[in-house]
Amino acid sequence: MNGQFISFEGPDGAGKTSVLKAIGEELRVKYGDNLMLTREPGGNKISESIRNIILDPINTEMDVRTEALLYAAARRQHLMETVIPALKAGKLVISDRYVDSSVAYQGGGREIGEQAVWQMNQFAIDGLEPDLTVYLDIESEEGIRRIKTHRTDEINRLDVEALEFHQRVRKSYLNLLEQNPERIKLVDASQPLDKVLQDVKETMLQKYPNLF
Ligand SMILES: Nc1ncnc2c1ncn2[C@@H]1O[C@H](COP(=O)(O)OP(=O)(O)OP(=O)(O)O)[C@@H](O)[C@H]1O
Ligand SMILES: Cc1cn([C@H]2C[C@H](O)[C@@H](COP(=O)(O)O)O2)c(=O)[nH]c1=O
Repeated sequence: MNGQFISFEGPDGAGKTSVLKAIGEELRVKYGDNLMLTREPGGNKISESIRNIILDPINTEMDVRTEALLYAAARRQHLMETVIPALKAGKLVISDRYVDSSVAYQGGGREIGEQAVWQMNQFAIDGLEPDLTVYLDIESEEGIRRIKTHRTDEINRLDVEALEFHQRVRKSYLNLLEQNPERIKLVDASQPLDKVLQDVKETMLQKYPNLF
């Protein structure tokens, strides 16, 4: 495939949405329709429908493996319908979350096991990993504080989990970082947004010197 595939990862409240909005606006000027900004779970009609089921706070009965399987199903549809066609067309694809989220949230946070969730997701991703993953790192307490104090849009079923859940998610992300130092690059997301943006751009430029 000719295109480049970049994912953004991080605990809730790390600032992915804010960073991707700014980076996306800048890249759009250069790439136009050759930039695809997308997200997981979601990115197309079927995957957005699955997203609504997973994240709806009303679905308190959802089993943790059901949750993991639904994320993987949304991911498969996202790949086949959205990501792979764009990569084949030579586009720059930037996804807000990908398979590392499942390893961290379901593997670590829900305690299904990082390896078990990674294995189960191979059926969905068939070996397709991002070329670069930008991991926005934030202490769990600060991520939760940001969501509770600033955010006015959706508070989802995972946002309201206990502090210990978010701490396990972050620990799993840090494990992934240690295991994949070539692919995953950490940016300190506790800094002011301008500095986070600067560090994210530098990280992306290290991999793709002509990206911006
Ligand atoms: N560097 C920053 N410093 C202070 N506040 C920030 C920073 N980045 C984002 N915020 C604020 O924190 C809140 C959460 O940010 P944002 O929605 O971008 O995070 P997110 O990682 O996309 O969260 P989620 O994964 O839960 O959707 C927002 O209100 C945003 O304005
Ligand atoms: C892909 C994916 C996501 N999650 C969680 C992480 C967040 O709490 C929500 C998505 O909301 P966002 O505001 O779009 O970040 O879903 C998960 O638990 N597992 C996954 O695979």
